[in-house]
Amino acid sequence: MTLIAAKDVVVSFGSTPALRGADLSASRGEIVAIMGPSGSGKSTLLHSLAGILAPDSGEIWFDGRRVDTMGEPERSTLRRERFGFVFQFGQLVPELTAEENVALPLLLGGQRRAAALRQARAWFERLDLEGLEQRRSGELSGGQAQRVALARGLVCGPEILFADEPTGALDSLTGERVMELLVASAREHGTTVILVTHEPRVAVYADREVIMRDGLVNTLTPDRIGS
Ligand SMILES: Nc1ncnc2c1ncn2[C@@H]1O[C@H](COP(=O)(O)OP(=O)(O)OP(=O)(O)O)[C@@H](O)[C@H]1O
Repeated sequence: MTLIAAKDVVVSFGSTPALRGADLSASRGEIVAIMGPSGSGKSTLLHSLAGILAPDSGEIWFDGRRVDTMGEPERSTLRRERFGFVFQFGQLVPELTAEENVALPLLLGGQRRAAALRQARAWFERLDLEGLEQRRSGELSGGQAQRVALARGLVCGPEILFADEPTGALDSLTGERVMELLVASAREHGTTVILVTHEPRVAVYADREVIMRDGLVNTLTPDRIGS
């Protein structure tokens, strides 16, 4: 069953076309990698699907509801309650400890501090982060910080995780470990993952790859289009 879909989505930034009629859908529990050259529209499509950006035209659907016609408060609730995010440079809040960073989406959702921190701590073992709960982001390695960011993306039990170059700032071995943990957590919880990546070795973790070119999604595999 389709959980999320973009239909004929058009987005321009001033006179720059970013999406020129992009289509993409993903089923519940499916891991989809969006690949393609720099500037082809990958992040713009991800932001449109996630309700961060309202397209100029076209439709975004999530779980049977139109997202692009919702008001910002409703989209914001959707993002907070049902979506998770992880970006290239983790973007942890430097003033907070690792466990506070993970607990942040729960605290923003109105959970009490003690319960939120308890729930956050459970992720440290799952993601090989035991002992790092009290560190601040400046005291973590890139791979550790990105696993903390992943825990923060997953702590609310999202139905979809949007991951924009989640391993882009990591060396290949560390990146593979992050991807293994991301995929294992997604599989365990039946989470759909929309993954933007430049790297074929990251895309192999997905169930399906799509290639973007010039603001359009080409659903043929790289082998079939000979690149
Ligand atoms: N905020 C913005 N303002 C102006 N132009 C933008 C903005 N965001 C994206 N663009 C332009 O839209 C097009 C698509 O950008 P997008 O970031 O979606 O591509 P991408 O495939 O994710 O690229 P990369 O792999 O380099 O991150 C590009 O031409 C880009 O310059």
